[in-house]
Amino acid sequence: MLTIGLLGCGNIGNIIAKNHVGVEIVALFDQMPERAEELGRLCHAKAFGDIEEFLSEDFDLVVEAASVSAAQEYALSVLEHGKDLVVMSVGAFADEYFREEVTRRAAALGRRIHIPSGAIFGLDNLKIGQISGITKLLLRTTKNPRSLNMECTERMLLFSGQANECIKHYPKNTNVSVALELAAGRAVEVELWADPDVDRNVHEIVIEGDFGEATITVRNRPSPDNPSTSYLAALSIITLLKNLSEPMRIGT
Ligand SMILES: NC(=O)C1=CN([C@@H]2O[C@H](COP(=O)(O)OP(=O)(O)OC[C@H]3O[C@@H](n4cnc5c(N)ncnc54)[C@H](O)[C@@H]3O)[C@@H](O)[C@H]2O)C=CC1
Ligand SMILES: O=C([O-])CC(=O)C(=O)O
Repeated sequence: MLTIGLLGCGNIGNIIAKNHVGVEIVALFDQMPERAEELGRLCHAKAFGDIEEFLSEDFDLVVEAASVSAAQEYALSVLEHGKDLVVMSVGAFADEYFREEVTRRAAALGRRIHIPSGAIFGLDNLKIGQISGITKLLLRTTKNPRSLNMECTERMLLFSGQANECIKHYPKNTNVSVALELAAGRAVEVELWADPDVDRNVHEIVIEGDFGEATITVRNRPSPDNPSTSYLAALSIITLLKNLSEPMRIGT
C-alpha cells in the first residue's frame, strides 16, 4: 500500500486522515506541532516537529495541504528526499521560475508531482489547451466575506486581473486559478467577488477555443473547519490518492 506523509494538519489534513482510501498515513508535520500530534493520535501516525526528520522517514509520497509558502519552501527538499509530491497549494507554481526548477529536479530525480483538481471540475479536458487553441479562459470566484476573512455588506469586486497576480493577494482562496493556468498552458483572467448573500464558494469557469465553448459553475459547500476551503477540495485529494495505485486511469 502507498505510504504517505501529510505536510499540513489543518482542515484538509484532518479530512484526509479521517477518510483516506487505499493509502496509509505514516508521518505528519505541521508548523503547529500540537496539530500534528493530535492528528497522530487519531490516525496512529508519527508526528514530527522537524521537517528534516519528517522527510527522512520511510514513506512514498508527501501530501502538501499547508500553504503556498510551505509548498514553495519544501517542494525541492521533498524531491531530494526521494519522495513524490501532491501539491494542494498549487498557487506555489504561479512563479514560473520556481515551477521550472521543481519540474526540472523532479525529472532529473525520476519523481512525480501531482496536482489535484481541487475545488473545481473540468481540469481534465482543459488540458487540450496545451495542444489546441483556447481563446478565452475566465474564472469568476464568489465567496461569502467570511470565507475571505473580511466583512462587507454588499457584493463587491476584490480583484480583476491575471491569476499569477491574484494568488499573491489571495493565496488561501485562489489556488484554483493557478491550477486552471497550469492545465490549459495559458493565462487565466480572474475576477474575485465577496458577496454576503452567498453561502457557497462559487467558481464560474468560461472557456472558448477551437473545440467550441464551455461554461462550468461549481457551487461548493465550504469546509466546516475552514470556510475558505471548499469541501470538494478535500474530496478531490482523497480521490487522487485512491487513484494513484489503480491500474486504469480515467479522464484526460
Ligand atoms: N487547489 C485547490 O483547489 C485548493 C487549495 N487549497 C489550499 O490547500 C491548503 C490547505 O488548506 P486547509 O487545510 O483548508 O488550510 P488550513 O489553514 O486549515 O490548514 C493548513 C495547515 O497547514 C499548516 N501550515 C501552514 N503553513 C505551514 C508551513 N510553512 N509549514 C508547516 N505547516 C504549515 C497550518 O499550521 C495548518 O495547520 C491551503 O494552502 C489552501 O489554500 C484550499 C482549497 C482549494
Ligand atoms: O476551496 C475553494 O473554493 C478554492 C480555494 O480556496 C482556492 O482555490 O484556494
